[in-house]
Amino acid sequence: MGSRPADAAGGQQQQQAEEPSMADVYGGHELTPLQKHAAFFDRNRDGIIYPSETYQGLRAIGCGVVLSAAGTVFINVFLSSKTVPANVKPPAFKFPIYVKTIQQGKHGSDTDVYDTQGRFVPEKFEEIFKKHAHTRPDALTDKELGEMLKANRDPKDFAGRVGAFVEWRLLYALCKDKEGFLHKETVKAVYDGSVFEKLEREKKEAKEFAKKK
Ligand code: HEM
Ligand SMILES: [Ca+2]
Repeated sequence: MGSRPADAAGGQQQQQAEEPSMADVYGGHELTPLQKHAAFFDRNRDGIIYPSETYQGLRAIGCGVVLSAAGTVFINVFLSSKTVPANVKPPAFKFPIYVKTIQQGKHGSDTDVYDTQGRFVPEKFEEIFKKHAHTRPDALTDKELGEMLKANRDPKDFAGRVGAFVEWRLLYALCKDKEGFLHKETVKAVYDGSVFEKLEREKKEAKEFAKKK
């Protein structure tokens, strides 16, 4: 009947089952920030984002049916061919996006805050606000965002410009505050994907609140 050390240490033997971390799920490797950004949409955590998952993810963060459907087609068609590893031949019309090789989906006319390996580059992140946050140092207005997108345009890069436009305009629509500011901390949270988790939580809470009313 001897008490175990864990009991002696304050009865913490009833540890709650913790959710597995992303690293556990993705083969024991810590994910890069860009992999985390994409992994939010890998709803069943198997490393591949099928269109149904992109759709569910977009709905979960507050996009409507039409926007989510259009966004899914756009995202999966564009990123599937780029991210499928060279040794894999995916079934036709399934449009899988691979989280592991998501950095291959990088496009031009972006901020370069993600480097070519999908890592976060703090200097580039700071540069966004140094260069374009004129009204207040820690946020972007609608107009300032437009100015940034224009400044980032690479020559003759139609696809990259459209990609950057959609990413940033959608982010702005989802996350701007009442006065139309897109905050620096929100933009920071894009780069590790935590912004999506926050939006999903807020959406769930708003639903619960509406039910109770
Ligand atoms: C509502 C949904 C989404 C929003 C608002 C969003 C927003 C953004 C933003 C603002 C960037 C930064 C671009 C830059 O630094 O200029 C970005 C980059 C990126 N996102 Fe998303 N994203 C979304 C969904 C997705 C999904 C579903 C995927 C793929 C599964 C994805 C893959 C990427 C990739 C590959 C980049 C790197 C682009 C580059 O640096 O060239 N995103 N996203
Ligand atoms: Ca999946």
